[in-house]
Amino acid sequence: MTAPTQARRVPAVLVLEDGRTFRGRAYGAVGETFGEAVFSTGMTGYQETLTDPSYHRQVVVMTAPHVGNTGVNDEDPESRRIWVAGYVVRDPARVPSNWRSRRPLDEELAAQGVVGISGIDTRALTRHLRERGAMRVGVFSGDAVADEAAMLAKVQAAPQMKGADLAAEVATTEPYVVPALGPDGEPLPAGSATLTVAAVDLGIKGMTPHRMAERGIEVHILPATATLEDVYAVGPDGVFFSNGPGDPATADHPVALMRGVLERGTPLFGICFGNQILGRALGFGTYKLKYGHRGINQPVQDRTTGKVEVTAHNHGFAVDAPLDEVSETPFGRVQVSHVCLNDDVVEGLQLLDAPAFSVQYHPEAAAGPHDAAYLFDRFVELMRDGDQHRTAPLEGQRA
Ligand SMILES: NC(=O)CC[C@H](N)C(=O)O
Repeated sequence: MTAPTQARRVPAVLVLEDGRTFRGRAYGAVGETFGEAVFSTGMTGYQETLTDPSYHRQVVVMTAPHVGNTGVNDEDPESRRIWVAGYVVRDPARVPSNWRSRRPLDEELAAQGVVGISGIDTRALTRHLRERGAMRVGVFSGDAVADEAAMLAKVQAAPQMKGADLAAEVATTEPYVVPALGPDGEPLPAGSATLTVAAVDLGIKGMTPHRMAERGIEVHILPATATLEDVYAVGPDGVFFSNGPGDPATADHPVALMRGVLERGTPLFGICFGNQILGRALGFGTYKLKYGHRGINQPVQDRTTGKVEVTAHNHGFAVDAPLDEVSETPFGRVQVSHVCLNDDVVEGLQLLDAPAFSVQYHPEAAAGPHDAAYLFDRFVELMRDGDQHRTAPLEGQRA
């Protein structure tokens, strides 16, 4: 392994599938990697980004110009490892400085075999992706650097994100329990919590069950392959579908599982991939956004209260549902409860005749502002009401 500090002197090349190339220096591991090039506008929270399983098979470009300033700590990871397929930064920190820092970021990337590139014009690259859309990319450094045609051919042979079925590659294979937390923040004994949630892991971030646990919920995390019997064996007051990587159009098993939950009328909450699965379960389509939403500064309106919140996002696909009408579905009426104010993308769905809702963004806020934490309280309210819960349609919606 090339030492991270030496890697910074090794030439590296980033090659986009449309042939545009950027030359810089290696950052993290030296070698080659492929994925979908996407950009994140988060100014903070790079550890949470790197370890978010939804970034599996994506090469993440940071628009923040300085990355690595606070090093790597042992508290902020959202899962057991780094998932990004590659990492693109402009100006890496020379000396990390933070009281929680344990090691430099490039050392961690190298230790986990994550190939990166630094010293490139990330602003130009981001503008290119914004104009042309997210696309496949390769990062090559050291001996992997070849002539441009050969590198481009490899990039064009890499798999696409559209059509990728990835949840099972990142989710747990064994069920486990996240205990509820008492008022003092200490874990409660198993079985003593007032509410139990079965959470289907499609690539869940660690902060999500934590947000439920701190509201007194015992969370049973189940593999992506869980059956309806597995879900109900937990005795759940509510069922949760997590975030996750890949194209929601491939998520046939979670969609069928969710339909089973909707048929039983159990309170249901979904985040991100979970929102796309609710969309599909209700009969809507999903589609790929041109370049997606990634970062912690996206404005979303909760149309049920009119309030605007600043939110964390990481999605490349979206639900195709009408904004201005209540839609009839096999599971009752549904409305779009949340919308992104930048581009009118559907950011939330709410059933009117059943206790079920979901959002396309990240109320667990890791990283990100905590504006949307109320959604976990809404889930608790739904579970307290049980299957009696009903919601009024938004004013002015066509019925
Ligand atoms: N964070 C997520 O759950 C992402 C969902 C889906 N993979 C998308 O890109 O839209």
